[in-house]
Amino acid sequence: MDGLTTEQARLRDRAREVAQEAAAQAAATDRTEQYPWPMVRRMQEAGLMGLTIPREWGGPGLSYFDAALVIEELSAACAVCGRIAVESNMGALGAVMAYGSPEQRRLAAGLVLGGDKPAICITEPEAGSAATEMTTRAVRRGDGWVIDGVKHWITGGGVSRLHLIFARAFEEGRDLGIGGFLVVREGERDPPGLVIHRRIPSMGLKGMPEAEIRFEGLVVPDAMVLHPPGGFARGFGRLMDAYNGQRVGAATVALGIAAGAYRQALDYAGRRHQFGRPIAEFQGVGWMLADMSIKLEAARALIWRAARSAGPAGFPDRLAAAQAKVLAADTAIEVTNNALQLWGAAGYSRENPLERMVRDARMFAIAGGTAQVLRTQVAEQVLGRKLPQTRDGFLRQAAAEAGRD
Ligand SMILES: CC(C)(COP(=O)(O)OP(=O)(O)OC[C@H]1O[C@@H](n2cnc3c(N)ncnc32)[C@H](O)[C@@H]1OP(=O)(O)O)[C@@H](O)C(=O)NCCC(=O)NCCSC(=O)CCS(=O)O
Ligand SMILES: Cc1cc2nc3c(=O)[nH]c(=O)nc-3n(C[C@H](O)[C@H](O)[C@H](O)COP(=O)(O)OP(=O)(O)OC[C@H]3O[C@@H](n4cnc5c(N)ncnc54)[C@H](O)[C@@H]3O)c2cc1C
Repeated sequence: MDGLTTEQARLRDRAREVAQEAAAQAAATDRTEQYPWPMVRRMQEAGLMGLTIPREWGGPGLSYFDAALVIEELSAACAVCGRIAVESNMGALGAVMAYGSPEQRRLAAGLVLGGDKPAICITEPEAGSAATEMTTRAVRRGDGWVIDGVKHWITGGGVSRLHLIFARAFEEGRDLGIGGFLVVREGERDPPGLVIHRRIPSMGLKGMPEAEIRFEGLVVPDAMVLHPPGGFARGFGRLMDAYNGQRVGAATVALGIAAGAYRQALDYAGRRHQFGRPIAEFQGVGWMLADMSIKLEAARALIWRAARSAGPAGFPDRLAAAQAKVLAADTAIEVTNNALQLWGAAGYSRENPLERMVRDARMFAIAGGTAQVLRTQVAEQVLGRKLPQTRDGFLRQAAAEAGRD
């Protein structure tokens, strides 16, 4: 019924095996707030890092859909492991594989297959949803670029080696547009000019560091600049094409957490007795479980559609990715909360996994494009018109439309 090929079913089984080990350490990862290096090694051994890396560069050349199957299984057990699987298959890695030189692809493939989860550096303190308002600058100097600026909420800051930095490029004072610049931390050593300034304490997914990173005269040679079609002038859009892959990945982590919480709720409803009966016999409980199952299937269907929309060398469709992420993020919040509700006080206890799942699920309506911003993106696509969010942009468009009447 799920339409998987034999290879895909095997891949999912392999991910399920690793997920059992991931489940065993998820509470400790949350409690200690330590990046789960032993799980990274396990995922690496099982061939779950760099699934989307083409064979030419040493990977198995699998699809975004295949990666999504793995991400859901890992996330149901340990959401931090799921996020590692996202960034070792999508996002920055996808951008390098699509737009990088052979040397850049070889470098990224080697790092990821060696256990690295690349970091993508877009958000700034004053440019969150309004990402194109970023002020991090890459200024042309000699055969390279000098980057100055601040990024925050950078997932993996302090553990990731490969960094894809979005910055506005300037040459002789001219604003060329937004580009992607690659920088590598060697082991624990930060290159001069890249400062992991601080770790940002977060509500959930605590084994994954979120960091503020400062660039202070960071030198990036030309050989480490990505070259999407259309150059810097179209750079942001093309980098976002790649980022649509990560939106599908983030949606899949949300789905996985929700699916894990649902399984916990189903199990508990069968074994918890009140009024002399399993609580599963109460209609109020049954309907909650029914709604959870319906929403999970709907979110999974949108995610699979979005993941499958990527052609062999392409990225998931922008509309499908945004639709899937909006539904999966909302579903994760609702399903994890209702699963906790069905566990009663036991769900609220830190001795059981549901309170962690509720906290872990919360980020997906914020990161990777908020629920509101993505709804606007969906509206733009279904209406077939730009919906400028700045006052100036809106007024310019209104004036242009009035002029046409
Ligand atoms: C896109 C926004 C930042 C809104 O900014 P603007 O109004 O200035 O931009 P637009 O004119 O809408 O777009 C500029 C340019 O980019 C193209 N574009 C935009 N989005 C996409 C997309 N999803 N896919 C493909 N192309 C895209 C757009 O067509 C324009 O192209 P042209 O110039 O016409 O060629 C804002 O809507 C937005 O997306 N904000 C969210 C920012 C975000 O997602 N940040 C994520 C940071 S990383 C992260 O959170 C990781 C978390 S995780 O673990 O995954
Ligand atoms: C756990 C986590 C991991 C992250 N990882 C990364 C990462 O690896 N790399 C990276 O670059 N960034 C990362 N981010 C940052 C993330 O992408 C931003 O938080 C997100 O884009 C929103 O920006 P903001 O937090 O500044 O919120 P703001 O943009 O300030 O938004 C505040 C509120 O206003 C609403 N809002 C803003 N604009 C509009 C609008 N036009 N219409 C309607 N509502 C609007 C938003 O929906 C939100 O509710 C991460 C964030 C989190 C929480």
